[in-house]
Parts: sequence; structure tokens; C-alpha cells
Amino acid sequence: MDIKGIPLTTFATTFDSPKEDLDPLSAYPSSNKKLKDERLGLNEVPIEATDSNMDVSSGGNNPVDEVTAEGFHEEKISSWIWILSTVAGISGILFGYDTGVISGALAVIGSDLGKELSSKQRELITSATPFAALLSGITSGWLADLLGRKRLLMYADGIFVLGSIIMAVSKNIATLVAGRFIVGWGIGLASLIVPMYITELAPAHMRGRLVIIYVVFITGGQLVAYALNAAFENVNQGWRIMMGLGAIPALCQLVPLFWTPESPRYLLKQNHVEKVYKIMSRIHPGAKPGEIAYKVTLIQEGMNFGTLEGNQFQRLKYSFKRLFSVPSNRRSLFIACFLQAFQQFSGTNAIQYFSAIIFKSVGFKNSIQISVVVGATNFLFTILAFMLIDRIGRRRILLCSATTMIISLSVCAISYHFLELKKTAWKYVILGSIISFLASYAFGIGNIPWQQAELFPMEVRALGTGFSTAVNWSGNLIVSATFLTMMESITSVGTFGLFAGFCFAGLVVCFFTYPELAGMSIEHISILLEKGFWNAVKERNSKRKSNIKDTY
Ligand SMILES: O[C@H]1[C@H](O)[C@@H](O)[C@H](O)[C@@H](O)[C@H]1O
Repeated sequence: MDIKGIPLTTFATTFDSPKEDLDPLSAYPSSNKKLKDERLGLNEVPIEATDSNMDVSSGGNNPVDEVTAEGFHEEKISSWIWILSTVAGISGILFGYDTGVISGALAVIGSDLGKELSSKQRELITSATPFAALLSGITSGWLADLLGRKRLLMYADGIFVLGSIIMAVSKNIATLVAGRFIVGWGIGLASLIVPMYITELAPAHMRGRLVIIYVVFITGGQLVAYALNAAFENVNQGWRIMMGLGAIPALCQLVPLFWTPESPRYLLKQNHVEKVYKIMSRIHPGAKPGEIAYKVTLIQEGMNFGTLEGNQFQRLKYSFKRLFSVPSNRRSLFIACFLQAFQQFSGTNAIQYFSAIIFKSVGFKNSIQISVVVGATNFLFTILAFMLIDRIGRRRILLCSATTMIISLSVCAISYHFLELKKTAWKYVILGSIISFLASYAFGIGNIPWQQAELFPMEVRALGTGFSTAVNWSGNLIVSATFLTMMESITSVGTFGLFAGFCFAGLVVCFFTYPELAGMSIEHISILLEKGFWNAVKERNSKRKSNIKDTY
């Protein structure tokens, strides 16, 4: 038996393990911890050919002996990985579009649903989407393990289409709320699955960029929505078109999804080794068959196989137990949830969703057009993060961007103080500080929390990211539902000052708990977190100084 011409015994002879001799994926018997750690790069030595990893049977010409940790970085990666990440990322358009379009739609809906909308009804229509996303995030993690990432994404598209149609044809408030709820359910599902799917597919050194594709689509979707809000401002029943348009990206994604493969890590969990082998060979066209088998082995070793036996309920129970009982999993959960909370409590969506109202209230006449500029800033700086994240690293980007967010929000709060003293020129400082806040936000905390799946080992990944996705949507709901009330009760100075305070707390916590994860294989991250937050941070800082890279 062999895989693509590589005798499976190649790997068995490597480790002298008669028990596992027919399975390349058992090339690293768990008992041989030192050797396994070395092969996984945990002993911080580049993997080099030694007598013990040479294939004697192939006359010492084993492709494995040419594999070094550095070698994985320099090999050719096919453009297919970009196509797959882009197809998955399209869900981001739906997320961004549906969260961005509502403010414009509510502004023009008038009495089209029978009578003028009250504030309570507006709130209900707005919050139905984040509320449903929160519920689906928290309840659907296990579905990603049961049905697979790809299939669930296809269901999410079906849900989007249904929700968009219901919203477009709604005749009363209840139907519109139902449509918004259905769309929100799809958004919650997609925001759970897409980052996980891309993370599980991506080679370590480009994972940051590939996951950000999703956020580029989110912010792109928001920008399109703000532009349409401005364009449809005076169109009779135009809000129906705006809502219905959401179905188009969903349909555009559904078609190519039929040809998209399932996540290799999910397939491995289902024991579809041959399929994984094919996917990996396509992603790494330059790699030799032995190198591919080696990569697969590394992934499988890190996935802790055999622990997810039993029926669905037992597995869920097991995952749940492991998530909360294993210290490194708890740390992963803390970081993932904290980053999502930091993102939302920075006040970003209060500013984005209500930007037209904010700018109108400080004295700008063309406030809807200015909110398009706000959306464009978010989009452009997400693209900048996309270009730089794998080079600069997540931690450095995060700490820098959080610092400029704090400064921008503080300047904004101070400017409101002077504006209240009737010094109207300060409105330009408010505009500048809000744009600078969003630029810094988009460059760092706007995208890094969506790297969440890399924090969790396979056995708890779906559940863990389900929780952190739910934190994102709860934060979104709380901040957007309380922003206007806060502006009234604690004033604009107090509100922006409070967001600056949240960001300061976020910066401090990230400094002590969030290690640099760029370039690490996802199987290593939880092993790193076993050492504790601060030790992990220190270890990765010193590793980056000595420029030690990781394998796939
Ligand atoms: O990462 C995204 C992005 O930053 C969006 O602009 C924001 O509206 C979302 O809430 C956030 O999750």
C-alpha cells in the first residue's frame, strides 16, 4: 500500500514502529515524545536529515530528508489557496452588507410598512440580526463538527437568500424582523465557519493574510452598503432593493462552493487521508510526495487523534469538558473571547452604524457622504493589514494599533468638550480623530480577533470559536443598542472617553497575554499556551528576535 508512489513503510522504518508500520500518519508514535517534539519543531531545532529519519529502504533518497523547517516557507504555494479563501471569504460581504445597509434602509423606510416606525421598532429591526448571529454562533459550533465546514457554509448561503427575499417583500414589521433574524442566523454561522475553514486550509506563513480576506470582504460589504445608502436616499421603496441585493453574493458563493474541498483538518478527523493528500498536493504543487505525507503527518500528530470517538453528544460533552478543564484550552478561550470583546467594546460599530447621525449632530451637512468615507477608511486599512500582517506579526500590529486608537478616541472626547463650548471648528478635529480611530482599528483589532480558530486545537476548535463568535455578537449588540442612550446620559465626552478606557484595558491585557502567533502551525499554538500566558509571550518574543520559523 502506498500514497502517490511513496511506500508507507518509508515512514514506518523511520521510527522503527512495527505496530504503526502501514500508516504514514502514525509515523510519530506518541510514546516517542522527544522525537515527536523534534519533528514538530518544539525543540526549536530546524528539522534536518539524520540517520534516524532517512529511509533506508529507498537507498537514503527519502524526500523527507530534504525537508527543513525553513524549506516549508520557501516552497511554491499554488494560487488555488487564494481562490478557496476568496470563495469562503465572500460570506464577509453578506456580513458587512447586511450590518451596514440597515441604517440607510431605516432612514428611507417611512410608512412603507403601514405606519411610521417608532424608535423601539427601529431598535428591534436593527438588533434582530446581531441577536440571531449571537444565538447561531453559540449554538452551531457542534454543527461544524457534525456536518463539516463546507456543508454548513452552503446552508448559511441558503439561509441568506431566504432572509434577503423575506426582507425585500415584507409587508409588515414582523416579517421584516423575521427576515433580519434569518439573515442574522446566516451571518452568525458564516462568521463562525469561514475563519475556521480558511485557518484549517492555510499554510502557516500566510494564514494571517488568508483569514483577513474575510475581513476585507466584511469591510468591503459595509462600504458598498454605505454607498448604496447614499445612492438610494431618495428612491421610493428603494430599501426593498437594498435588502434584496444581499441574496446576490450568497448565490455567487453557493455555486463555486460545489467545487470547493472540505477543510483538510476536518477530513483528517473523518479519516479521509487520501482526499487530504490530494488537497495538500494541490496547494503545494512543488512539494514531493514524501513531503506532503510528512505535512499530513505533522498535522495529524498535532490533532490528537482518537480522542473524539463516540456519538455526537458524547463528543460534544468531551469537547466541552476539554475546553474548560485543560489549562491551555482555557487560555485559548480567554484570548479568543477577550480579543472579540476588545474589538466590539472599542466602540467601532457604534461609530460605524451611527456615523451619519454623529456627523450630522456635530454640524456636517453631508453626513451620509462622510459615512462613506468612514467605511472606505475601514476597508482600505484592512487591506493594509492584509498586506502586512504576516510580515509584521499579529502582536506588534495589535499593540501599535491599540495605542493609536486610544489617542484618537481621547482626542475625539476632548474635541467634543470644546465643541460643547460652541467652538465649531472642533468638528473637523472630531472627524479627523474618528477617521484616525477607524484606520488604526481596521489595521489591528478589526481583523486579528477573526484569527480565532488558530488558537484552538482541533478537539475544541469548533466549540471554542463558537463561544468567541458569540462574544463578538453580544458585544456588537450591547454597544450598538446602548450608544445613543450613552451619548445622552453620560455625554459624548463621557462616551468616547469610556471607549478610550476600554481600549486602554484591552491594550494592557493583550500586552500580558497575547503571544505572537504569526508563522506558527496551528497544531503548535496550544502547546505554546501550555506554558502560561506570559511565558508564551516571552518565548515567542525571543524566538522572533532569533527569527526561528515554524513548519506548516
Ligand atoms: O471585523 C469586523 C469589521 O471590523 C467590521 O467593520 C465590524 O463592523 C465588525 O463588527 C467586525 O467584527
